[in-house]
Amino acid sequence: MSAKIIRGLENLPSDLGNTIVTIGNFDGVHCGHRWVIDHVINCARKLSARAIAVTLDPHPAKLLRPDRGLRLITPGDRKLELLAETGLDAVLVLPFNTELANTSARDFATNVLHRALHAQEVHEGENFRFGHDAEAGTDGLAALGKELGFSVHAYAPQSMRGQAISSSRIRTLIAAGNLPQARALLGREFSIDSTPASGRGYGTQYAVPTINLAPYAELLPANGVYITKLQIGEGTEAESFDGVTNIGNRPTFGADSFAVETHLFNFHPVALTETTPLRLTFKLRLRNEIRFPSPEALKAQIGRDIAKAQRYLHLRKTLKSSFSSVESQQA
Ligand SMILES: Cc1cc2nc3c(=O)[nH]c(=O)nc-3n(C[C@H](O)[C@H](O)[C@H](O)COP(=O)(O)O)c2cc1C
Ligand SMILES: Nc1ncnc2c1ncn2[C@@H]1O[C@H](COP(=O)(O)OP(=O)(O)OP(=O)(O)O)[C@@H](O)[C@H]1O
Repeated sequence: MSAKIIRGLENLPSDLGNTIVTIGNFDGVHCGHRWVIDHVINCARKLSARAIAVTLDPHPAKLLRPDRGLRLITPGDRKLELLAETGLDAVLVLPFNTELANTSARDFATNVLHRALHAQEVHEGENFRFGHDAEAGTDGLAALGKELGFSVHAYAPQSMRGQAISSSRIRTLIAAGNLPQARALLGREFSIDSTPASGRGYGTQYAVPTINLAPYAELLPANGVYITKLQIGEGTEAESFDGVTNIGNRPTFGADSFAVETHLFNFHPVALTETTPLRLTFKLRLRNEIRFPSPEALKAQIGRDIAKAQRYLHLRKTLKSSFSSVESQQA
């Protein structure tokens, strides 16, 4: 069952009971986050308590360090959707404003963890910090827990293939176009949610027909050409198409004009409006964006991109089906 999303302390149910809690930004809902969340869920089941994640909206860096221009792996709603699918009982979203930013570690522990959530246990990674100016870590939290009646479980940082799993590391990998490594740390392929935007019509005229995405303000892979999958629509109505996507300024056609545009394979007409939900999943980077001497040269290169993408997708399908047949023979 999917977790209940509760916005603001005032909306907590009065019959909440005791809770096992983890607090964090959870940008990306990556394997490290899910490691901590799985422990929270297991402990909650043993103690017949509710398993709860507390997260902040917007991400504190957006308010405290706007000059850093943080771009999120999972913008607000997508993060909540992923947290809701983990098996938690509830996700409490606290509005991150100057009042919360100025709250001391003691007041947060007293008012949020103890009084509002009746926390029995709080689970965090060892590098967790909280309170005004990130004043306290897990030791400070444990000292407050002793007074207030909750215990603290602090986990060593989880790593994968020798790489620390953290939201910032994953952002760096995605921004560099290294999608296979980002996928390993995220535990799923990187995707973005958007809606359609209209193109200039050059694609159909000179290169290949494409679907353009509406301007997207959060994290994108580096400019270049990628093998992708585009899901059009949601739920039982959704349809998915493999394809190739260009992220960039399309220098072949003159003045820079940034776009994310996808050419779909095996396309058949689908009804698209300005609000149709699109989810674009990035699989592999193929090349840099190039300024070609002519639209014909660009078109020839896109033909080679398509052929390469189709070979890759075919190979992946073949490998997947031979793995699953070996697995079913061994079962
Ligand atoms: C797979 C793919 C690769 C592309 N590669 C380049 C490129 O290297 N250089 C470039 O100038 N434009 C590239 N484009 C963008 C085309 O120029 C673009 O499709 C065209 O400008 C259409 O614009 P419109 O959607 O506004 O009509 C690529 C497009 C696709 C779908
Ligand atoms: N690799 C990990 N191993 C164990 N715990 C982790 C790991 N990554 C995050 N956590 C813990 O999950 C909780 C939520 O993490 P949060 O999103 O705030 O930080 P983060 O993923 O380390 O991000 P950043 O890289 O931006 O610091 C915190 O308790 C954090 O310590």
